[in-house]
This record gives sequence, structure tokens and C-alpha cells, in this order.
Amino acid sequence: MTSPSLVTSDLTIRFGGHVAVNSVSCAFTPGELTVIVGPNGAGKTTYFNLISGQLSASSGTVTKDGVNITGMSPSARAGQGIGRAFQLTNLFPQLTVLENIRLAVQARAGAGWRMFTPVGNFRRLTEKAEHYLEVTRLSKLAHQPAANLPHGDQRKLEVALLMAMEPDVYMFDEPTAGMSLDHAPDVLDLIAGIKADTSKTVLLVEHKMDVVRALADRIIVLHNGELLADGDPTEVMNSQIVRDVYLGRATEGAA
Ligand SMILES: Nc1ncnc2c1ncn2[C@@H]1O[C@H](COP(=O)(O)OP(=O)(O)OP(=O)(O)O)[C@@H](O)[C@H]1O
Repeated sequence: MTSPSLVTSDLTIRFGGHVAVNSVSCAFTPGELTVIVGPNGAGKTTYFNLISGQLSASSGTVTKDGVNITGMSPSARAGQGIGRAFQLTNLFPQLTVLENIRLAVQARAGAGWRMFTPVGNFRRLTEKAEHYLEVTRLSKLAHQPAANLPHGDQRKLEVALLMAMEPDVYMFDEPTAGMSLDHAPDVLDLIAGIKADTSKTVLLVEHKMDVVRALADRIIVLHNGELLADGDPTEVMNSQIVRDVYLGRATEGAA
């Protein structure tokens, strides 16, 4: 059996008297896409923030391949292979699509911001960036400034940047939010492609049930910061406790 790449143990954060994530223990394995669902305010984004390092845990631990990363900064966690897609915040709007991706490839390669890299290196970085342009079907837009892209293509570019960082763990928070119906399938296809790589662990926060059904190998349900259910998508979504707490509100109106 594959061993987990990412583990949270009794992970907890308190804001004053409010426990937003309450002792959540969960292990995530390569080759598996886990969707995190739960009502508004359940703690999904906060749980993500605790894993990627935007928030520091009050107690509990996060380990990645056995390394305790709980006290690490977001960039140190990225260095450990934790990759999180952020809407727009990673983009340099005035740079072209290709330049944005090349910077991500460069960051991954460790070349950083060095000014005088040999030409051969630059060519290799560009070729790699072009590869991710092709994978994400953004080649036609390579020389457009990122700021000029329509929203749907910007979201694809965010996925391209994330892929260029070559993380082991991919984290997506509502990747199709705000997208038109014709763009959403492109992004979902990209995520399905990532999930097909059995060395990658994928976590997705999602509200849309059609997205959940299309992609989930496993569902975990958070409610009031606690892990309410964890398992096979059909079983979890059909379980009475989840229907009562989470889907109940959706079905009440229909009753
Ligand atoms: N920085 C903060 N300070 C105080 N309270 C916070 C902070 N961040 C989150 N919370 C609270 O923690 C709880 C969980 O919020 P969170 O955003 O994680 O929920 P969510 O499940 O992602 O909700 P949604 O589906 O609406 O995005 C909420 O009650 C929220 O108000």
C-alpha cells in the first residue's frame, strides 16, 4: 500500500474562543484526489491555510513525507512540495503568460532571481515553460500580458504556474469559482490530468457537487471545524449524518 505523503494530526486552530479547525487528523496518499466539503464556515479554507502555512496551528502537526512542517513558512512548505493555487496573487500581471511560467520554472530550478544565467540555462527554462504552456493549452496566449487574459484563462495560468513548480501535493480551493461554463471543463481536465499522475496527492475544496462527483476519489466532510466523515464519495454523500448536517439544508426545501 502507498504510504501517505501528507498527514495532519490533531490539527487545531483557535481564533479567540472560536475553534475553527478542531483536532483534525487525516492522511492523504499519492494517486488520490480528496475533496473537502462542508457548509459555509465549516473550516475548509482554514484547514487549507494550516496545511500550506498561511496560518499557524494552535496545536497539532502537519507532516509531509515524514518531515514535520508545522512550524515552517509557506515558502518553506512549498520547498517541501506543498503547492497551492492562489487566485491571481501569484501572477505578475504586466509580464506575459510565458514569462510568468518561466519564472515559476526558474523558482523550481532554484535559479531564483540571478541576473546572469548562461544562455543555455535560459533556453532550457523557456523550453520547460513552453511545455507547461502546451499542457495547459495556453500556447496561443504565450506573449499576452497576464493582465489581458480573460478570467478563465487566468485560472488556467494559475494551474500552469502550480504545475511548473512541480509540487507533490496540489491544493485547489474552488478552482472553477467565478468561471463561465465553457471554461470550467478545461480547468477540471487539467486537474484530472494531475490526478492521473499517481505520484501526486491532490486536495480540493469544492462546493459544486458535479465537480465533486467528477473528480473525487475520496471525500472528507468538515463541520464546525471537526472531521465529520471520511471515505468513499458515494458512501459519504449518502450517509445520514452528512445528509442531516450538510445536504439536509438542500433537501429540506424539496421535501
Ligand atoms: N482569521 C480569522 N479570524 C477569526 N475567525 C476566522 C479567521 N479565519 C476564519 N475564521 C472563522 O473560522 C471559521 C471557518 O472559516 P473558513 O473560512 O475556514 O470556512 P469555510 O468552510 O472555508 O467556509 P466557506 O465555504 O464559506 O468558504 C468561520 O467561522 C470563520 O469566521
